[in-house]
Amino acid sequence: MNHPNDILGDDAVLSLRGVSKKIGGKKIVDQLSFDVHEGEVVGLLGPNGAGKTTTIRMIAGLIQMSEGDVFVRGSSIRHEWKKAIRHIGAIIENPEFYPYMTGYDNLKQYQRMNEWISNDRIDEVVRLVGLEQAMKKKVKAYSLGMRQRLGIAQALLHQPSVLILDEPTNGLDPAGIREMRDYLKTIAREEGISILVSSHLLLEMEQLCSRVVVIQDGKLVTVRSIGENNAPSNEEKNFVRVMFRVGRLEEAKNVLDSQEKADIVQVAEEQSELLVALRYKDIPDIVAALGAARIPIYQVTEIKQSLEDEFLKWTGGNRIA
Ligand SMILES: Nc1ncnc2c1ncn2[C@@H]1O[C@H](COP(=O)(O)OP(=O)(O)OP(=O)(O)O)[C@@H](O)[C@H]1O
Repeated sequence: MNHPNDILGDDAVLSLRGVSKKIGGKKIVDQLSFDVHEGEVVGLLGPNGAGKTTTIRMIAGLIQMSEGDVFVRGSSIRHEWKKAIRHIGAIIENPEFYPYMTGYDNLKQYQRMNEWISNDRIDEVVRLVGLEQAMKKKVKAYSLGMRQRLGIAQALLHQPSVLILDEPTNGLDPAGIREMRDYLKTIAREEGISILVSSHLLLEMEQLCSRVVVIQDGKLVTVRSIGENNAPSNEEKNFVRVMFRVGRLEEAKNVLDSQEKADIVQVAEEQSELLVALRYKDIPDIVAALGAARIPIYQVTEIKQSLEDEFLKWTGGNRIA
């Protein structure tokens, strides 16, 4: 393995390099490599059984890797565990609290084991997760969402560089999911912390993350920026899908059929629309060919594939949202 400084991007807070986990001869996680950068919220997305929990447990140093390594701020989880792990805050399973103690006393209990954590820091993390009003209540009276947020507060106490959460919205109702999403975004922004969060829900990831790392059967499928779909595909060589709304649909089809550069993907007769796959640079030629045949053109629109369409393609049709 190279020295981490040779392989880490400048601002990579967390880097996985060829991480694998073998159990009973089966590779549950297979050669995973990806980075999480400063202040980013990254989603680890995959269908049930894809290997998300196993990956997260390896990152947090809870189980050993079979191959590869994880670097946190350049320190190896394998070789410099203590140094690496202090940059990580994690909630892997449901966080355990003393139910008959108040939220505040639970955090004070944690502080007793980590004496350098200040009272001010406790107040700060409580504010970050919006539990100021609930601090004097016993944890047994907390909702699941409040317990999760108390868990996040505790994980933030030691000012980690990266927060790792395994399916933090599991079991929450829609309002709780939304609340959790808002808190996580605030935490990333205000603490400047990176967040890696796993989920099998694409929609949830699209709303929370700036990038998603998609895995299936333990393997990396793709890494995608959210919002990439909205960027213009103005690279000349790129294939795009363009919807032409035209008059005289049948004639327009014949013109396009005669063009090698364009493939008709779909015809919507009622709307008088043709969905055509072609290269970006060929759009003017196709418009000119339609114009030369005196076909009225009312609209030319690029049609983006949604991330969901893409996800279905990557994972072979396993719908996950
Ligand atoms: N200790 C183990 N022994 C044997 N197989 C295991 C073990 N831990 C996980 N697996 C298997 O490895 C695969 C990946 O499991 P993992 O829990 O990491 O997936 P996941 O993506 O988190 O799924 P889910 O969303 O269902 O929790 C599954 O097929 C699981 O059955």
